[in-house]
Amino acid sequence: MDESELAPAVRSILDAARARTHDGERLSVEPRSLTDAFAAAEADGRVPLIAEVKPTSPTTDGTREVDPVAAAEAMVAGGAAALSVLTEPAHFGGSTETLERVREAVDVPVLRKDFVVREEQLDAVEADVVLLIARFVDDLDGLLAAARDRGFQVLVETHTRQEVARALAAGADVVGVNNRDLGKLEVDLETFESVAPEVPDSVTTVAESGISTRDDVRRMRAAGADALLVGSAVMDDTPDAIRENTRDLT
Ligand SMILES: O=P(O)(O)OC[C@@H](O)[C@@H](O)c1c[nH]c2ccccc12
Repeated sequence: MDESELAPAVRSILDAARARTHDGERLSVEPRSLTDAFAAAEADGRVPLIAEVKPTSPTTDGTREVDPVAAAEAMVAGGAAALSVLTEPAHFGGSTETLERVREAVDVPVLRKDFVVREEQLDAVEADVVLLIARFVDDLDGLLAAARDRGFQVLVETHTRQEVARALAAGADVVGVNNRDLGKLEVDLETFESVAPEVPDSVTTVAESGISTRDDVRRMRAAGADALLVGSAVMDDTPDAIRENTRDLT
């Protein structure tokens, strides 16, 4: 990995992630199926959406004060097929406790959004899906296998064609393409359009970041997205607003 090209905020996130240790028991999870949840949404005429409980981020001003569980329930009420919960504490206002509370409160699959770089970090909290960011994981095969051994489904996040090739070689069956460049922190929806054609039809593709309007949704779907991951555009200050934002995009 060429780390010289990372934005300072990302550099700091990665340093914190590497320093985080966990010495709990090895988990064994019984996951709610992500692909079944996407299929159920499609069958119901909704765009499969992973809505993200995202209190703040390095590219957002301020922190949303809405209760994360109320936010999560509003996303499901608005038609989200699955949820994503940030568990990164230092830069995104996330926590493993929040994820536990959200997963207890809803029936849909819940993705753990964090910067997992070592096997033991997988045991910090139960979730249905874990994110592995190709750019930050050197031994993708090993960490993917370790996650699956625990029962997790895995969303492998990519940003370039080379990373898609690595994800596929490692056996990923759900591949995300992040429209946000972690070097500059800029979003360009063209990223998904140029990278997604590398992913075979048998693999589920998720368009991530920067999707904020129905036109963006249509654009990502036209480019082959099986599902979308949306945070900022659904987050709001009240559960009612979050429900309506979610409904609008699904
Ligand atoms: O708020 P947005 O632009 O809708 O983005 C959501 C999600 O894609 C973004 O939060 C994200 C994508 N990959 C990540 C990795 C870690 C933390 C966060 C992310």
